[in-house]
Parts: sequence; structure tokens; C-alpha cells
Amino acid sequence: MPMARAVLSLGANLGDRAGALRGAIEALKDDGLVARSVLYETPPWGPVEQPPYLNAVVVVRGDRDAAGWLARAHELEQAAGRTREVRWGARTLDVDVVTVTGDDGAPVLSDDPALTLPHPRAHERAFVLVPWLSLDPTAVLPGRGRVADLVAALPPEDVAAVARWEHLQ
Ligand SMILES: Nc1ncnc2c1ncn2[C@@H]1O[C@H](COP(=O)(O)OP(=O)(O)OP(=O)(O)O)[C@@H](O)[C@H]1O
Ligand SMILES: Nc1nc2c(c(=O)[nH]1)N=C(CO)CN2
Repeated sequence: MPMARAVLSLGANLGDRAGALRGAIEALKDDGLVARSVLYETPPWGPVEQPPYLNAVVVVRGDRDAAGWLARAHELEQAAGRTREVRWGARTLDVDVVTVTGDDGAPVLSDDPALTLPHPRAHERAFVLVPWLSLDPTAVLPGRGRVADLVAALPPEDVAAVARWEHLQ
């Protein structure tokens, strides 16, 4: 199995939000956690009215391909007690695969609905881009450009609303 690097977005807005995110980040240490952002509190994105989220972004590198990272994301969601709910609705833990890069440096590109890469909505989500930029100022979202430029292109109020969560660590 080739090594691949993945950027994962973690979010929670039900129950013990910080516990769910920290538990997932802790578990990822066994999978090759490379870097993690701090936790951010973010207003809910999308059409569903729901409580604020805590979000974080992590970089992992390990012995999995893109499908393997998606399977790991689903395991972490299950471990946090996630059940089926409405699209874009509240959840105890959501883990999205933002982008996957092979060890040759080439991004994995996919339009498979079961695993679309890069994640098709990451470029417009301040709750993904701001934490990602904080842990990797040189980050690039394949096909969309530098994360720093994508953040600069967002409405400033969206960026300002992604608040470093003070009760961390
Ligand atoms: N890059 C990806 N990361 C995670 N899931 C993906 C990805 N591409 C496609 N999917 C598929 O999307 C399905 C639905 O995911 P989920 O319920 O988490 O969506 P959502 O979080 O409500 O919406 P969004 O994808 O906009 O964050 C998953 O079962 C998965 O197969
Ligand atoms: N701020 C924020 N909003 C969301 C999030 C999330 O993680 N953070 N996840 C969603 C699931 O699709 C929908 N909306």
C-alpha cells in the first residue's frame, strides 16, 4: 500500500464537541498524524439552522490510499456515535477528506460521488480554509490555488467569524 498524505476537516456541533474532536485527533496519532490546527468555533455553514460548530483541520500521512483515508474518517465518525441525519445538518462528528497527495507529490483527483477529491466545497468554507492556513501557510488546494489566496477571497466577515476557541489544551 503506497503512503499518502491527507488533509482532513473535523467538525462537531452536538454533545461534547471538544471531546469528539480531541478524541478523533488522539486516535489519528496511531495513523500518522503530522500536524493539527487548534480548535475553532464557527457559525453553521449551509441551509440548515443548527448550533455553532467546533472545527479543526489535521494533516496525516500513512499507509493508506484515498479510499483508506475515507474509511478511517467514517470509523472515527462511528466511534463518536454519529447516526444518519439530514444533509448539512447537526452531527456529533463529521470527518471530511479535503485533499489527498501521493508520495510523488501528485494530488489524487476524483469525481466519484462516494469520494470526490479534492472535496468539492472546501474552497468556499472558511471553517476549513482558516484552520488549514494556520497550520500550513504554504498549503495549496489542488485545482483552486493557494489556501492563503482562497481565504483572502472570502467575505472578510466569514473569515472573522472563524474564532480560535479559547478553552483549548
Ligand atoms: N472528500 C470527501 N470526504 C468525505 N466524504 C465524501 C467525500 N466525497 C464524497 N463523500 C461522500 O459524501 C457522503 C456524505 O457525507 P456527509 O454526510 O459527511 O456529507 P455532509 O458532511 O453532510 O456534506 P459535505 O460533504 O458538504 O460536508 C459520504 O458518505 C461520502 O461517501
Ligand atoms: N461551521 C460549520 N458548518 C458546517 C459544518 C462544519 O463542520 N462547520 N459541517 C456541515 C456538514 O455538512 C455543515 N455545516
